[in-house]
Amino acid sequence: MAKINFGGVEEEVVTREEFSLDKAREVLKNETIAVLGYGVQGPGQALNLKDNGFNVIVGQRKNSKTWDKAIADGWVPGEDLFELEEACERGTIIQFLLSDAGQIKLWPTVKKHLTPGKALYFSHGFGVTYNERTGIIPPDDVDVILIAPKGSGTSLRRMFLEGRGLNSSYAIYKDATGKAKERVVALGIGVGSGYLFPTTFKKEVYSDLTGERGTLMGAIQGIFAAQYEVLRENGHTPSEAFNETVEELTQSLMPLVAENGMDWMYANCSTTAQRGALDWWKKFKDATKPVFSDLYKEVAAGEEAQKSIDSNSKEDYRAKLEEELTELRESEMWRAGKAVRELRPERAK
Ligand SMILES: NC(=O)C1=CN([C@@H]2O[C@H](COP(=O)(O)OP(=O)(O)OC[C@H]3O[C@@H](n4cnc5c(N)ncnc54)[C@H](O)[C@@H]3O)[C@@H](O)[C@H]2O)C=CC1
Ligand SMILES: CC(=O)[C@](C)(O)C(=O)O
Ligand SMILES: [Mg+2]
Ligand SMILES: [Mg+2]
Repeated sequence: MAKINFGGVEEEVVTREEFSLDKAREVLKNETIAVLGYGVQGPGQALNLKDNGFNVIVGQRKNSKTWDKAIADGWVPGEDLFELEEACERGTIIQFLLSDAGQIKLWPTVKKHLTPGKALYFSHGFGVTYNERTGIIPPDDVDVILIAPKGSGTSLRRMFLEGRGLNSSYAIYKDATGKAKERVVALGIGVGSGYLFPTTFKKEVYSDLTGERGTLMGAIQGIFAAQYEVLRENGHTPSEAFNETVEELTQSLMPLVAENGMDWMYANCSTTAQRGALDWWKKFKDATKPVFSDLYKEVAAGEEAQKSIDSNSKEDYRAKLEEELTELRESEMWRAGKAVRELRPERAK
């Protein structure tokens, strides 16, 4: 493991240089990796593993949209695409990539096929950390490991195809075989990560749930909506409000942050913008920090996990979700966004 200094704190990171793809193939050469679920992470991880030369099969419910999607992606029924239970039986490493709520329902079936020496793999610390709520308590004689890509399965696949890589965190909950470490690292490299950051199941799920509810998804939409509304209430047009709230951020400024940090993005804006941003960011921090503290507390108490289990276990959860996503899509801000996106010069036919 390489020791890397992150802002003054030394951390260990596994790099692709020390653990090559060839080594990963060697470690897993006798394993059958069964990827259960073909939603968002399933396709990304399964296709990357296959293209990287691993023995991988997909387990998915027959007669479902995602079964058809798997076939369209080149998986062949009876060859490397099976019903969930058959995949559990065939796999020596079971990648449990059903939705976190779906995992609860399938757990009795998966558990039945976790014979000694197999490995149970998650991409989220959810099921195991909140096991009082999920009932997911793995047997003692299997490895329990985690690779959590730091991004959407869609990006994992896209970046792999572009010859890039999405980094992941990894964790070992149970090393039953003495080989959990090499198994998990080999899988991390196999699914397309370049670097692997060590964590625990609990730290992974607490930070992940905070991040997606916070700056990555929840907080950002909240801040966008607040600014957009204030601009509209003061007579600005939808296009102007959207451009100054979202479009300029995603098209011009965030790519600069991604490339070289916030100070560099600031340095590439006007001195007028810099003066204002440097004065105002602390006010926004003070206003939102209490909300983030509440959020973390609710995550740590398991309340957020319970809410997601309850709502995502309902029969009609997809329809309900679609309703809420439609409400976002049909808000004035995001309808304005659609029109603004169409006007990106590179999109002109
Ligand atoms: N979406 C993402 O990009 C990320 C997901 N993760 C984690 O990866 C895991 C998989 O997540 P996603 O790919 O988002 O899942 P998803 O919500 O796309 O669902 C995956 C599959 O589960 C199946 N499924 C759901 N309920 C089921 C049930 N009761 N019985 C049988 N199949 C059922 C669906 O048909 C689908 O094929 C989760 O632990 C998630 O937290 C981690 C990082 C990012
Ligand atoms: C993409 C990702 O890592 C998230 C936002 O945590 C998730 O989809 O759960
Ligand atoms: Mg995440
Ligand atoms: Mg998440």
